[in-house]
Amino acid sequence: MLEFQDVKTDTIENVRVFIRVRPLRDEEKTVINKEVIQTDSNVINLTKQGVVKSFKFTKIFDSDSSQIELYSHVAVPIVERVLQGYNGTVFAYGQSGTGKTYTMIGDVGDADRQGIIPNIFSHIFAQITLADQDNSYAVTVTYLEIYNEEIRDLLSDAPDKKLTLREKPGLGVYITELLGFAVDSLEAVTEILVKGNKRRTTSSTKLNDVSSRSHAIFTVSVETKNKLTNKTTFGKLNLVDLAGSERASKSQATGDRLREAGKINLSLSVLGNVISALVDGKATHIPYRNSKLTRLLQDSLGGNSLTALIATISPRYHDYEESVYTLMYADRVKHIQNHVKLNVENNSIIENFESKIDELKRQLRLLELREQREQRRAKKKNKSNSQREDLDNIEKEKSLLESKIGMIQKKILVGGENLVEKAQQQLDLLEDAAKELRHLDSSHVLLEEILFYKEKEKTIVKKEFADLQEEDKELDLKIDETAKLIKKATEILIGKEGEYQNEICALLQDNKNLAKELSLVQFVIEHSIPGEYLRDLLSVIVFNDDTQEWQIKGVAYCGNNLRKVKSRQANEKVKPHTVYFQYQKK
Ligand SMILES: Nc1ncnc2c1ncn2[C@@H]1O[C@H](COP(=O)(O)OP(=O)(O)OP(=O)(O)O)[C@@H](O)[C@H]1O
Repeated sequence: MLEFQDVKTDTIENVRVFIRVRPLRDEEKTVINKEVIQTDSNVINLTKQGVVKSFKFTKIFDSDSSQIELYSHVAVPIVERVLQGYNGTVFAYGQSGTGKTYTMIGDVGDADRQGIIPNIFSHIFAQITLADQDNSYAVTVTYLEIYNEEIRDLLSDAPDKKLTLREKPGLGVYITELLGFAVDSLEAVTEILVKGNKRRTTSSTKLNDVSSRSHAIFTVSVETKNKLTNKTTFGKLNLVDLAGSERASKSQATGDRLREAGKINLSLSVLGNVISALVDGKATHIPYRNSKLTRLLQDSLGGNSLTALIATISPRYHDYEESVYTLMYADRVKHIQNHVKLNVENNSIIENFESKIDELKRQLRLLELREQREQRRAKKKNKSNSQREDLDNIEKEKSLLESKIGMIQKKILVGGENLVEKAQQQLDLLEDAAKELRHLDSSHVLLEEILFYKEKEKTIVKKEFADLQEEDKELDLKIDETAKLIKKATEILIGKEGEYQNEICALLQDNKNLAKELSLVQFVIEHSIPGEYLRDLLSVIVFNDDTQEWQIKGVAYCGNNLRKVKSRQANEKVKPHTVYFQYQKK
């Protein structure tokens, strides 16, 4: 048994997005093609004129990737869960001619080149072969296309009939008269697939010789019933090959082809609007009802389904713009979250088959009783012609009933039954791929862990850097303010210095004048007062601190005192005795 991830209970899961780059076609190899795409395991870079656009997805498949490698990574985890009773969806989206149909269907019957849908049956039948005998399975398929907003059943004998889409509370969206086929072998599936593919609407365009002009939805339902627990689960897997987007300038379409391309682009943009609304946290309404495709795939986008998108791109320089557009579209899808729940079946196909078998067996027993009675009667008498005819008819009815019972019994697949001699080879390939995947997964887990811690470190360093930057900013501001203050102070200082300089000059000048006056007074005294008179005079001269003037002792009424009084009472008449008494007190 293949070992993949454990069964999980109800979970929220993001849509996983994968990119596949198709190889250059032979005719394209003759044209010089500048390298625009560089890939590693989950990063893709597109470079044009030195500008690099970088995108990260779950995984990138380069042009050397094999169908089985892609199947192992994209489909195996989903198919395993579908077998356990969950819903799944795989979409292929991309520019016309980039390999959507090759990826989803490929060359049916060629083990290396067949795509996801044929590989799914090898996988499912191999798992049933390996399962316990207590499990019974019913695998049914439907195949439809949506062309110009009309639904057609690709497996019906009247494929042109337009089918109607209905919705019932509790049942959801469904299509009236869509045929479901129970399949029990790889041959039966291959036949169905080839028949449906032939009926798909295709035409030859500049971008693709066999271009699908419709959206195709192949649905596989797997019901599992365990006889011991009596538990029935039901998993449904939608495989969607979307019509290719194209620009009229590239496809050079005209007339009907141009109108057709317009409708394809329109329905892809409705799908784009649903995606945008789902990833825009604020949207209150998801426009599922705007197209049949989005109504049918409501569960696959934002609902109960494990979903993967494979976006296909061309490696040509010439297709650079379309490739960037596809990657941007895919980049939005990876943010969609689905709510995945286990389906518990209440309208069991297996039980339906079983009760039909019981009914047919009852009819068979009644026929056998009738046959015995007729034979007894015939023994008593010779057989009449009409008796012979009756017995022949009973025999025919019996074998019809037996073959009906056999046919229905074949539809119930029992665990351990060898359904897959041919699938064995495919299973071996899957086993190898699974081993590789497990190995890659463990290295991946380790790398993720390292990445997680590195990211954590980065966040801390980033925060520290931001704090330092903030501090740096604050310091810069302070430095600026201080520089301004210093500049202002320097200007004031220079101004003051000038002022002081002027004052010093004035004082020096005053000093000089006073020294000159003093030397004049000394000169006058020396030449007009004899030395002994001068000494006598000096002995009676005193300095009055109050008036800050020199005075001669004993002279009560002389020039100095008079001047002082005058200066105090400029308008008063001088009274000599007051001055005298004042002087005496001192
Ligand atoms: N990965 C691949 N390996 C080999 N051949 C490929 C690959 N991808 C595409 N091709 C080839 O390229 C051609 C176009 O591919 P395909 O028809 O699958 O494109 P498409 O995207 O479905 O186009 P459209 O939207 O027009 O239907 C086919 O001949 C197909 O075999």
